[in-house]
Amino acid sequence: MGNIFSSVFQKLWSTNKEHRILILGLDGAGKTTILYRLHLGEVISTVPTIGFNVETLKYQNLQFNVWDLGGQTTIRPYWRCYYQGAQAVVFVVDSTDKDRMEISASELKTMLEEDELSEAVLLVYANKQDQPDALGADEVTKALKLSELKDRSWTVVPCSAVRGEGLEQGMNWLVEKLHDDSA
Ligand SMILES: Nc1nc2c(ncn2[C@@H]2O[C@H](COP(=O)(O)OP(=O)(O)OP(=O)(O)O)[C@@H](O)[C@H]2O)c(=O)[nH]1
Ligand SMILES: [Mg+2]
Repeated sequence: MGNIFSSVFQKLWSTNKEHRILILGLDGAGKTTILYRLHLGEVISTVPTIGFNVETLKYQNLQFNVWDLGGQTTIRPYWRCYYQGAQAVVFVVDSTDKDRMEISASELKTMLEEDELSEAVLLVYANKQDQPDALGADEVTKALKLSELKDRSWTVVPCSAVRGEGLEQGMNWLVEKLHDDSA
């Protein structure tokens, strides 16, 4: 009886609690554009983020506390200050930025080695798919060496933040994973 009660309570609680999500990736990848596209449903004009933006998003019964951190080289060392308690990392790549795919892969690897993110699920947005020279999801998967990941729930979703395409598909995956984790 106690178990039934506690599992029902846990389910109710899990639908009300806030999930801490980090949006990370190199400068210019489209992180801030994605955050505000999800928050406001529109494309805003952005400037490079120095520090962070944070917004609360409600999506399918879940509440997300979403942190969008600046991606410039000098700011990246500060990403780790935000890792504690994060249940998901949304890693954004500019799929046209082939020259920096290796840097992206290395930043991602370093980040995922941190203990504080050992339980976090990983959603990779392969952004800027509206551009003709964008790498597809398979190519981004390969470039980021995602198949080498162990004990990690991850997916790659191609998207265009300016067109609003693919973002919902990524969020649906996150919702499913976070529900599974808190069930
Ligand atoms: N073509 C295209 N451009 C995009 C897309 N998403 C973002 N951009 C553009 O890419 C540029 C950088 O976008 P931001 O959202 O500021 O990038 P960021 O990742 O937040 O960059 P930092 O704050 O410097 O880390 C802007 O000019 C955006 O309009 C997209 O899906 N397609
Ligand atoms: Mg930004």
